[in-house]
Amino acid sequence: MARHQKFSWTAVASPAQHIAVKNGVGAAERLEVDSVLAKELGENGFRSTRRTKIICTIGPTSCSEEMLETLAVNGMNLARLNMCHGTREWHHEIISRIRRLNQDKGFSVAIMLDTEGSEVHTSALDQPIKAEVGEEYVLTIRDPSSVGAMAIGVSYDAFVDDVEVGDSVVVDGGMVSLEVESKMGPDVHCRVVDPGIILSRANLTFRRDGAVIRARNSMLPVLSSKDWLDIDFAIRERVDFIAVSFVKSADVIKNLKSYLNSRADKVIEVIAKVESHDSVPNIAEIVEASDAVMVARGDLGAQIPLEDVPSVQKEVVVRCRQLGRPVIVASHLLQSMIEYPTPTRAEVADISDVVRQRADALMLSGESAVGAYPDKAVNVLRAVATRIEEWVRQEKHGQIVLPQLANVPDGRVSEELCASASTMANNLGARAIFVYTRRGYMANFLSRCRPDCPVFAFTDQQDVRQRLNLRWGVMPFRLDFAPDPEENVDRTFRLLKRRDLVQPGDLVVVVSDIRPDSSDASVVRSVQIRRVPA
Ligand SMILES: Nc1ncnc2c1ncn2[C@@H]1O[C@H](COP(=O)(O)OP(=O)(O)OP(=O)(O)O)[C@@H](O)[C@H]1O
Ligand SMILES: CC(=O)C(=O)O
Ligand SMILES: [K+]
Ligand SMILES: [Mg+2]
Repeated sequence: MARHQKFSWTAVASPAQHIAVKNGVGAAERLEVDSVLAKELGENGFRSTRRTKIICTIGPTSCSEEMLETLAVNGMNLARLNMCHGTREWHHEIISRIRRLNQDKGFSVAIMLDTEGSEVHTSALDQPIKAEVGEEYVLTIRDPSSVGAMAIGVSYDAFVDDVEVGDSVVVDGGMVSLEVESKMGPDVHCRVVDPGIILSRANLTFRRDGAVIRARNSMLPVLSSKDWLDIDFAIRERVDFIAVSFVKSADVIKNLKSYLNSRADKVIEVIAKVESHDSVPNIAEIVEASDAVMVARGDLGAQIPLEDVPSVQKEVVVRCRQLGRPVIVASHLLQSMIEYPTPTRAEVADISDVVRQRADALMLSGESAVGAYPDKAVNVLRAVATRIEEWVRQEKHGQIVLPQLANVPDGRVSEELCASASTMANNLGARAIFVYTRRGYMANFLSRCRPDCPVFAFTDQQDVRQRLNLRWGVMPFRLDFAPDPEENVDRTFRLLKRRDLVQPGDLVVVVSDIRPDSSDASVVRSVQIRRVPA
C-alpha cells in the first residue's frame, strides 16, 4: 500500500544539527529555525509538514538528556512540567537540560509549567500500590507510616468531614474505586471495589449516589500558597506558559495575568485547564480570559460523567478556534502505550478525531512521564496527525464560521488582512504564507484561519518564537529585522533559498504589519503575492 510508508511509526528526523544561518555579507542577516522543523520541511515538503503541535509531560522515563533529545527530534514542540510531582530543584534541572539542548542542537522546545492546584490527592508513595478487590485501606490525614501498612495519606484535611459511610472514593478518575466503610477520627476505612494501581500522589474524587461530592472540596482556592511559590519559580525560570489546574471561573486567570504583567519581565501566557466540574458552565468566560486553553480529560472525566467529556471537548475546541485561542487536548490519547509499544486502534481514532477538530496541540501525560515508550508515543502522534491533516485538507473537513473578533478599526484591519491572505493562499495553492510579526499577533490570526499551507512566522523576538510553537500550522523563525519591510522579504527569500527551503518560482503570500519606525502612525500593513526570485 502506497500509504504505508507515511503511516509508519519511525522517526522522520535523525539527530539534529545546529542550523542557525549566517549570511557571509553581514552578521545581521541571521535566520534561526528549529532544526527538526527544517528537516521535516525538507523531507516532507511544505504541504505535508505537521501542523498539529505535540506536547510531552516530562517525568521519570523522559527526563534524561538522551530521551529529551529523542523526543525533540521526534517532534515534541513543548515540554510540560507538572508541579504535582517532583521538587523545584528537579524541575529546574529539567528546564536547564531542555534549554541546553535548544542551544546546542538548534531545537526550540518551549516550556509549560502546570500548577498543582488544590486537588485532593494521595501522599507520595515509594512504590505504586496494587489494590485488589476486597482489601481494606485506611485513608488518613495523619502521617500514614504511623497508622499501618495499609494506610495512605490524603492531602486535604476536611476530606474526613466531606465523606460519609457508603460514599465512593475514585482514584485517578477510575483507576481504582473504594467504598467508605467507617470513619474513625482522622482515618477513613475503605474497601476496594474496583481493583487497579494506585500511583504516587494520585488524584482522589468522592462520589455519593454516582454524583461528585463537592462539599468543602469546592471551596478550595484554585491557586494555593504552594502554587503561588511555583508561579514565582516559573517567573524566575522564564518559562513560556503557565497552565492553571482546576480553573473554575475567569477570575483566577485575570488575577494571574495581572500578577504576571507586574512581576515578569517577559510575556508568560496563561493556559486555563478545563477539568473541574465547576468550569463547565463558565467555559465562555474562561476561554475569553485566557491566552490558551487545555481540555484536561484525565480529571475532567473524573469530575463529570465520562460520556459528557467528548461534547465538552468539542465545545472548548470550537470556542477557542472562534476566539483565536490555542487549544490543547490532553490525556489518555495513548494510554495503552504506557505499557505497550503500539497503540490500540481506538486510540488512533481518538487522536484522529482531535486532529479533525483542528485543535492546536495534542498532549501526552502518563505516556511520556512514566510510560515505557515515550519516544514511540510521540512517533504515533506525529504519524497520525500528519496523515489525518492531509485527509482533512483533501476532504475540506473542519471548516467553521469565524466571527469577527476585533472591535477597533486597527484590529479589524489585521483580522481581515489575515482572512484574505488565507483565502488567497488556498485559492492559489500557495506554498506558504509568510508573516512578519513582532508580538505574534498576526501569526495568531493566520493560524485561526487554518489555511491549507503552512504559516512561516518571522519574528525578531526569541520568546515570541517559542510561544508560536503552540499555534496550529505556524512554523516559527527568528529573523533579525531590517528597517525596511521590503528588505525583510528579500532577506527571507535569500536565506531560505540558501537552506533549500524554497525554490525560485515558488508562490508565497506575504503578510506584514511591521512598523518601519516605532510610531503607530506609520504602520504599513500589506498582503502581497510573490514568487521567490531566481
Ligand atoms: N515530575 C514527575 N515526577 C514523577 N512522576 C511524575 C512526574 N510527572 C508526572 N509523573 C507521573 O506521571 C503520571 C501522569 O502524569 P500527569 O502529569 O498526567 O499527572 P497527574 O498526577 O495525573 O496530574 P494532572 O491532572 O495534573 O495531569 C502521574 O500520575 C505521575 O505518576
Ligand atoms: C492534564 C491533566 O491535568 C488532566 O488530564 O487531568
Ligand atoms: K497539575
Ligand atoms: Mg488534571
